[in-house]
Amino acid sequence: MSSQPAQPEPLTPAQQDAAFRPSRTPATPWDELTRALQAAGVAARTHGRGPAAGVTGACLDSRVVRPGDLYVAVPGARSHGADFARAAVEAGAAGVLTDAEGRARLAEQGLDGSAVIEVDSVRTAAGVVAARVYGGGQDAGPRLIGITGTNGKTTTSFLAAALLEALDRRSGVIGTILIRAGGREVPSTLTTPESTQLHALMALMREEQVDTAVMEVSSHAVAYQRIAGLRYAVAGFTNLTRDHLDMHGSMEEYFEAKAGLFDPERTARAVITVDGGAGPRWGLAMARAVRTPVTTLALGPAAPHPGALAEEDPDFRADWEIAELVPDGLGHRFTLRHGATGRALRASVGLPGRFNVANAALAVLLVLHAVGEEHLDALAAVLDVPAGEGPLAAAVPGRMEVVGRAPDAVVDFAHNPDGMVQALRSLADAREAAGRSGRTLIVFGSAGDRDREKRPIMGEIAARAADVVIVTDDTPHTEDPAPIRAQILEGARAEAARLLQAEGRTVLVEEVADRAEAIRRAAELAAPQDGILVAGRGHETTMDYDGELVPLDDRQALREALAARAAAAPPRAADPGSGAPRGGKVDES
Ligand SMILES: CC(=O)N[C@H]1[C@@H](OP(=O)(O)OP(=O)(O)OC[C@H]2O[C@@H](n3ccc(=O)[nH]c3=O)[C@H](O)[C@@H]2O)O[C@H](CO)[C@@H](O)[C@@H]1O[C@H](C)C(=O)N[C@@H](C)C(=O)N[C@H](CCC(=O)O)C(=O)O
Ligand SMILES: Nc1ncnc2c1ncn2[C@@H]1O[C@H](COP(=O)(O)OP(=O)(O)OP(=O)(O)O)[C@@H](O)[C@H]1O
Repeated sequence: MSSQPAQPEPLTPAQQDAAFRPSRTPATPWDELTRALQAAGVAARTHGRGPAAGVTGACLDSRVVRPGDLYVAVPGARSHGADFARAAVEAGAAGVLTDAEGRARLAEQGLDGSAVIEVDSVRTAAGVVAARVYGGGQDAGPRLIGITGTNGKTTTSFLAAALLEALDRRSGVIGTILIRAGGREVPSTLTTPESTQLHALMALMREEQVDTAVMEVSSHAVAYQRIAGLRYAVAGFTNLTRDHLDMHGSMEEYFEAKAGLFDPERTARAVITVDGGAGPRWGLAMARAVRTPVTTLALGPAAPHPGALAEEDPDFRADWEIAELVPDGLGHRFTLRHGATGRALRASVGLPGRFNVANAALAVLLVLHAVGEEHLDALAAVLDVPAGEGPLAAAVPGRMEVVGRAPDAVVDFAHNPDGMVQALRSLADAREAAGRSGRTLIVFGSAGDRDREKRPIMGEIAARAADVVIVTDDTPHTEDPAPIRAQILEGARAEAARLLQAEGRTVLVEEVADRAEAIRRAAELAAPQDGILVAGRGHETTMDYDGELVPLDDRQALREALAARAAAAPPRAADPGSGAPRGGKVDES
């Protein structure tokens, strides 16, 4: 397994937890915690003598406990947090929040004298208690924007934060790539952190005088109650397509998990994209299911399936609709129109792909509702700037990130079927608009310990849209990577065979286990007029091979491969036949 030079070590859980905490947390008296639970309608029973000094923090992991913390012992999929209570107490935990089973486990370890708050649902109670410990409350601030959906959360959140800054609002970001609280920034480990960490972060953001924070909300976060005790001024929905079925079981359950964000108790206003993803089915269902006030967004010419909304429901009129869409450089210029007033917002987004117009439009509406509709003119003014300028020109790390031209080389985080369809189509559209006519090469794999059924589907999508498909490793976690590649290859080869039969089109399918090697292979095979997409890992910089973290940044690997290619051979003239594979394990189907 080849790798790049060592990069900065990822933060340890303790370092990351420390980075989330405010500089000072006043002690909360023990009794106040049960009072907060009662006020939130959560039944709680206390045992043992509460700590005289009160509680000065809260956490869900024994390994990051600080003296004075409340240790929140949740029943997990693999173990019960109470099994680690001794380590938590030894680290200085002031008390334990757990359920009846947790309390029994404490007794088994001789910890029955500890101060315990017992509840039925530990995760729900954790959010309420953490809000109290860290001084949060309904209106404590910062103002919160939530974003959920299968794809587009990170991009939308970066664009929304850039818009807030353009409006002179100090912004915070919580998501897959990083956590930013005003001037402080740390890389993320989860998309949405645990509730105890989120409430600590809210306190940190108040210290940093953050006005509005933009938060990605994964379906895991809703299902695991990580967002308990938070209230969103506005929350947005991008789309729902196949992913995470390992956790949710069915699309209906996945939908319900996402819909949980839009509970009126939790979110004051919803902005729902009705026709993103695979079509209007789930977006319309979301707009209809939501019980909090809703603003709807229809994507018009930027929809992945233009016209599908009118077919699905001819009478449906969205509150806002994308009215015009014009390619502009690699990105687009667009107009967002309000149906009731006719008010039009003109904007330009720099990222390639029509789906990034959808993300940008959602970001605009989320920011509008967060800052207040009375600021519409100010928002219109920061949006209406020449192409390549303004807040929506911002690049997002590893999201349709262009790392080379001739061949066009793009790194994208697409790691589920719809993400791949969108990324491949965007690359093709942008290249067509720029008059580039070569082949498309794709390098990708699929992460281990995650939804297995999507693997052959992704193989099939790649073979349908690309001319050269190089299947490699994604981060395997604890799975053997070879069968993962085999499952993807099965889909790719079947589709390649079908295409040869039906259309006489040849797709090269190749397997290169080592990802850096696979990227070099693509650079070697590509002609200058071709386009390369390296999909699935985006901004990520390490791959987890059963606990061994191997450094690999796709963007750096692709840049280096292109540089090596340029150094090895003078640029080749446009030649449709060039780039034929030289050696290697290749299927010509
Ligand atoms: C599948 C999943 O989400 N699992 C989450 C779940 O783990 P679990 O139920 O298996 O917990 P467990 O290992 O049984 O441990 C039980 C408890 O003991 C604690 N513990 C454990 C060991 C120890 O030494 N000390 C200790 O205190 C754990 O912190 C936990 O609170 O509860 C843990 C603690 O609350 C989470 O950290 C863990 O997230 C893991 C790390 C994870 O990888 N989650 C991913 C899948 C995730 O949430 N992803 C979404 C984004 C998905 C996407 O859109 O792509 C995200 O929001 O990041
Ligand atoms: N609105 C969209 N519709 C469909 N695909 C999209 C959309 N936005 C982004 N994508 C694709 O999905 C990939 C991930 O985008 P992004 O990181 O913004 O989404 P995400 O929801 O944060 O994903 P994750 O939760 O997995 O981190 C992109 O690299 C792109 O290929």
